[in-house]
Amino acid sequence: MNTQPAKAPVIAVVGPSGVGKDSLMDALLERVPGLVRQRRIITRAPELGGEDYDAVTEDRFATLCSAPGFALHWQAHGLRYAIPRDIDELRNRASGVLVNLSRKVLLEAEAAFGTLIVLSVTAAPEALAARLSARGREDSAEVERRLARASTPVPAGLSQVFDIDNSGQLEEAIKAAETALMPWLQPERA
Ligand SMILES: Nc1ncnc2c1ncn2[C@@H]1O[C@H](COP(=O)(O)OP(=O)(O)O)[C@@H](O)[C@H]1O
Ligand SMILES: O=P(O)(O)OC[C@H]1O[C@H](OP(=O)(O)OP(=O)(O)O)[C@H](O)[C@@H]1O
Repeated sequence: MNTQPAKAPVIAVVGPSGVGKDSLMDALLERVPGLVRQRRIITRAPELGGEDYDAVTEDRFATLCSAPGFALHWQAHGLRYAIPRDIDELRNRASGVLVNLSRKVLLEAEAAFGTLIVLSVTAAPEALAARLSARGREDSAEVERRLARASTPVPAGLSQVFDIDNSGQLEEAIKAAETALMPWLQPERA
């Protein structure tokens, strides 16, 4: 008989650029005991701020990707992103592991992680445009490119997807996410 405790769920927060994924994850980390966030490896310059990420060069990314490999990796916005295999350690000691993923790797993520809960964050197009411009991390051409792919759908066939509307106040989106996650988070892991 397998007596190993179940690993904590991986909670993928997905949606278009500027929709509020990082803001929502920061709030959930403050409010929900036992939640942790998986740092990503990104080929983005280190000084650009926003989320806490592990900035690497293209060469370093390729080396890490070949051995021992990543749990998950993808390409978007001219950058490469990866989730390291040490996400497993977080899953053993947390009640849930938040991670920012591309919508296009969600089926692969569910196959890799088993228990995957998807928080699919949406907002009105005009809100996205205003927020991306105000954030100021990307130039206007890159903002246009990101807006053009805003309506990419979440793939069909995932087990657990919750739609979180962040068109209005962030507080409303935080409450909706907390409600969606409540049944999944085991207090004894916190
Ligand atoms: N509900 C909201 N109302 C107004 N501004 C928001 C809201 N949610 C997030 N923002 C702001 O929008 C910008 C983009 O949010 P961010 O969390 O970085 O999005 P993402 O990680 O999805 O790109 C940030 O400046 C953030 O403070
Ligand atoms: O395939 P998609 O679902 O469109 O996602 C593509 C990428 O966009 C986001 O990147 P990033 O976090 O760098 O940008 P953001 O904070 O502006 O969303 C997300 O985390 C993915 O890495």
